[in-house]
Amino acid sequence: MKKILIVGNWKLNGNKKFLINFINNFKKKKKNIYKNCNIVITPPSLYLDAFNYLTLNENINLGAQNVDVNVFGSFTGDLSVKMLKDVGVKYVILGHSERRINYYENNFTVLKKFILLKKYNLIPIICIGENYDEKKKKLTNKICINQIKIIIKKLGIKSLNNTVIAYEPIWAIGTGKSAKPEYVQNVHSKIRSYISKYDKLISKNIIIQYGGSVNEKNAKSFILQHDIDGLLIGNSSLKLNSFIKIIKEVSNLKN
Ligand SMILES: O=C(CO)COP(=O)(O)O
Repeated sequence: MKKILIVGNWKLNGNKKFLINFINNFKKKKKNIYKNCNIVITPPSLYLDAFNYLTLNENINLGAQNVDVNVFGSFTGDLSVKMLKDVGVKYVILGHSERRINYYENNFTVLKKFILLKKYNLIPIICIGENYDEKKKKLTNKICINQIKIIIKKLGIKSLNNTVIAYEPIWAIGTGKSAKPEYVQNVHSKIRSYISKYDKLISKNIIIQYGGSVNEKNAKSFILQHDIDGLLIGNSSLKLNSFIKIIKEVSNLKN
């Protein structure tokens, strides 16, 4: 039985006080919300260590928003996979559209980082998705498949074991205009059937999440779709009450 994967991506938000309040209140309110959910938070990297320390005995996983392609050396400002592992990180977001757009990351950068995560047994969350123009031109499926194809071609399908795919249409991120659940379902099923051409079991087991303006009102409608196995949540993960509500709403839907 696959657990529903709920990831809260804090992006460049929060501070020490926010972190402590969030975790303390989470501990108080979390009762019974885990049943069928796997919960991950990706705070800004500066706070990873503190987050890990404050949640040591909690059923909450730590994720990073990014990793460098180098493991050590003269790379001022970067963070390596070994450092992330050292502070308890289990998941790492790769190729988020904000990194692709603002830092010119491409599918090849994602591939290099993916290789490192696999080597160090961290779980990649590969973000894929089209922009508004591409959507209008009906290029969504092609764009999404291309974003994972490079990994399958270079490393083989088995590399997708213990990997998460997050479909985040760029036009839906932070806009308050989420994609329609049926639209997302259609994209997810195309991704799954592409993977199934290589390996049926991996295609069945791989977690494909949706992200883009998910909130407590629409979360359930996504998880009710057959091929949506989780949610990658930005803004609503910063509001603890909303985040908890989302988890409660969806946690029993796929039993
Ligand atoms: O980019 C996202 C998560 O990685 C989605 O952000 P929002 O939920 O704020 O739209």
